[in-house]
Amino acid sequence: MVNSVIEIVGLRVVRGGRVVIAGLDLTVGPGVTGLLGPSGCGKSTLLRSIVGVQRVAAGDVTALGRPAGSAALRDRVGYQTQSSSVYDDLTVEENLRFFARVLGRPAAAVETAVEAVDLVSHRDQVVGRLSGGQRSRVGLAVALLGEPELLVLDEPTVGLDPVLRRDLWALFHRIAEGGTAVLVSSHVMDEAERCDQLLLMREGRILAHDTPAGIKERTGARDVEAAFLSLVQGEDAA
Ligand SMILES: Nc1ncnc2c1ncn2[C@@H]1O[C@H](COP(=O)(O)OP(=O)(O)OP(=O)(O)O)[C@@H](O)[C@H]1O
Repeated sequence: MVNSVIEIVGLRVVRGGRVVIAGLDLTVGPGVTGLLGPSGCGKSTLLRSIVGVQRVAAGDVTALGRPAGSAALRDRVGYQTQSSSVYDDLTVEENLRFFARVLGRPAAAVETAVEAVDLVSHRDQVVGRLSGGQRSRVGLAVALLGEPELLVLDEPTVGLDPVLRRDLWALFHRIAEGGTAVLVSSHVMDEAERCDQLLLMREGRILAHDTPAGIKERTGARDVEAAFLSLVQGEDAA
């Protein structure tokens, strides 16, 4: 059992000639970790570096003890982006069968993934006619097909109503209880309360890494949003 799931030392990323991440160090453990910060602060860039699809200028990124993006991690790390490509004209099951074949997974993996995201009763429905939350869960099921030990989700709740967001977070916790570490990004601060560990990000840096309770206690704030603002103010004043 690996205790630190992700290890990052001295990560530097330049995109479009701009330094987006300048020397970031981070260790992420098991459970549900939330990566929160305002739009454009570098969340997607950090997640892309962790799954090994981002060109990095410097630093070491290790996932499950291996260099990010190495072939040995292909089945062990699941990744869902904001624009996850599932086929609208195929049913839930047809989509999953297709991706299972691409990934070389047995048919039984489709069954497990459909059950994990609670879409059994919608398996024969065409994806284009599903609700936003259900569609997001199909993307999640694709990411789960490889039975990953680490699941990286880039803003999976964006555009969903509060009830669907709550249901999805409950699902992330069920997945984590099954032993998969889950790293989820969001720019909605009220989702922070639902994480085991929180990473608060600003302008390519990690402002705080703690439990939601720890972050609130440290800043004396009532909620994580106020804690974030207090940390930003403290930084700007320094
Ligand atoms: N393809 C790209 N080429 C050049 N710069 C980019 C590219 N994608 C993102 N950037 C820049 O990198 C910075 C970080 O973007 P990133 O997408 O990582 O932020 P984010 O925190 O995920 O934002 P959001 O919450 O809006 O998705 C931004 O300033 C953005 O303009």
